[in-house]
Amino acid sequence: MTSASYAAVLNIAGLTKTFEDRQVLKQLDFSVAPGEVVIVLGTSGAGKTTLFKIVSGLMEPSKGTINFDGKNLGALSSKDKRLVRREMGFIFQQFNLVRRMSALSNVLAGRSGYTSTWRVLLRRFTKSDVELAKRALASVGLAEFIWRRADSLSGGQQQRVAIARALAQQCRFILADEPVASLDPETSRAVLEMLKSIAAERQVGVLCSLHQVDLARMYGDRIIGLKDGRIAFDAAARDVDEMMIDRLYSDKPAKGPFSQGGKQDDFPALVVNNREALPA
Ligand SMILES: Nc1ncnc2c1ncn2[C@@H]1O[C@H](COP(=O)(O)OP(=O)(O)OP(=O)(O)O)[C@@H](O)[C@H]1O
Repeated sequence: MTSASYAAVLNIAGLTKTFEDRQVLKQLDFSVAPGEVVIVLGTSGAGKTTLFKIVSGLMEPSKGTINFDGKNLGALSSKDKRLVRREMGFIFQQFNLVRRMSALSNVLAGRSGYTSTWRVLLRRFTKSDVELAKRALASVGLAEFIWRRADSLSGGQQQRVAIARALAQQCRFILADEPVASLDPETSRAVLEMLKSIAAERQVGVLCSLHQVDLARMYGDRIIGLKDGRIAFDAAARDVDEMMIDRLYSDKPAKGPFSQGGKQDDFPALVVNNREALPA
């Protein structure tokens, strides 16, 4: 499957970010299809957080385009951008819940993009929104915890509240920035399992950064290796071999994309989204 052969929910083209005179993201091109889990791997400083901040709208790119459902975000008014972004769910390492509020209220916050401001301010959500939020909590196994304050839940439960919030939002895409960084191995697998089934069952596209290669292989449909701000490889998870991983995490600077077997510039079968070879 190539980037052109499916209707992507997210399409990134020529994305570049420069801080002062330093390029930290260099001409990134990739897509995420509905139902697909794409994992971003890379060393610390490779540019993952910068990429996620740009996709989430917290930061503007220096160059390039982000298309969401065929709409170029850079060409939209702030109001239209907000409308588009309410279809994106966000799951972060630090759970980003309101600690003093109940699980239910946190999930209802996911409905705020669809609710009038006065209802949000007064926390007067409609009955159907409350039902939707309860169903979302039940679907992540937290039906008994809806009234519990977020800060009294375990890390794994809090992350499930964040997933329920994305579900209640009825999002078409989830951006998950190191969602399991602070969880134990078993809970990490449970959270990623949940994200994978949501992607498949609801045809939600997921872009997720991880530091654990084994989890990336287990739960990713595709893996993007980011090195020094470039895409080093973009391949089906089953095609990512040890050599590619070793090179991704080695100290050697990235010169260009590399593929299975670690041979540089021998990549077309695996790099499904890079439109051009990167400069050496
Ligand atoms: N606001 C900024 N101003 C200048 N440089 C920045 C800024 N934000 C990030 N950088 C630099 O951009 C590069 C990429 O940082 P980023 O945080 O995206 O990496 P990362 O892959 O997310 O790392 P980690 O896995 O440690 O979170 C780093 O060299 C960082 O120092």
